[in-house]
Amino acid sequence: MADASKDYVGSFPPGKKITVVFVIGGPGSGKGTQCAKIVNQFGFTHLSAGELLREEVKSDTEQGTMIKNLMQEGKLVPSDIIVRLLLKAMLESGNDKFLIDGFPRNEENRQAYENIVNIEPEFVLFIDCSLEEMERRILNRNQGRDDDNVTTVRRRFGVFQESTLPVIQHYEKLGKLRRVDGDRQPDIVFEDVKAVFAQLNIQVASTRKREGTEKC
Ligand SMILES: Nc1ncnc2c1ncn2[C@@H]1O[C@H](COP(=O)(O)OP(=O)(O)OP(=O)(O)O)[C@@H](O)[C@H]1O
Ligand SMILES: Nc1ccn([C@@H]2O[C@H](COP(=O)(O)O)[C@@H](O)[C@H]2O)c(=O)n1
Ligand SMILES: [Mg+2]
Repeated sequence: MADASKDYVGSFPPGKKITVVFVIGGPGSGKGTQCAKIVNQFGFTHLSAGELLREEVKSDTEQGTMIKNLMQEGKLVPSDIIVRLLLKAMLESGNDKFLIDGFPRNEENRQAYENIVNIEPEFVLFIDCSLEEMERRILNRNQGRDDDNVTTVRRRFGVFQESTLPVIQHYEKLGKLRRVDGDRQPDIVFEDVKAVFAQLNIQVASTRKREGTEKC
């Protein structure tokens, strides 16, 4: 008989304030690049759904092989797998502010997150970038990713348009979407991203550090 408890990952203490921001955009739109800048300035923990899956592939298990095959084909991995990996990483981080990059990718992701994690995102940052620019960036990325080839990239674009755009529209209807133009240079894009995060009223990490030094 299957042991249902093996799927239990844990949960945050009741009443603890947890801040979650989803970062979505097409493949190569600059999600990882902007998340690194946000972490530097605002003290979030960055969790990339794609990175967590790539780590899982290294585990050399049956599940790892299944994930590897889906990713190579540019397809989405079953939502309960990715949501449990995200929740585990959130709990292990010890932080209370999370950037969840590359998630939710479809309606099934969104519902699994609601069922398993159920922490409402403060907002959803959408990095909006043209397909031509995203393809150019991915094919020049050179990070050795198995899915950075022209065939898989075009499949990933198809998944983005068919499955992720409806999720983006869902958050737009709720008034939760914050769109930035991702076609520009990274530092210019980040000016707009910073303005969005300023609404959260989280003190900028570098300012905090400077103030600390001045007091010494
Ligand atoms: N605004 C930008 N202008 C030009 N190049 C960029 C910009 N943002 C990121 N890049 C470059 O484009 C490539 C893709 O960026 P990044 O990895 O951040 O995208 P991503 O959205 O996380 O992609 P994926 O969904 O495939 O993980 C990287 O080589 C990165 O250095
Ligand atoms: N919610 C997600 C996120 C990612 N995947 C799979 O990983 C691939 C790479 O994702 P990146 O965000 O790093 O581009 C993606 O093409 C999917 O195969 C997923 O299944 N679900
Ligand atoms: Mg990325």
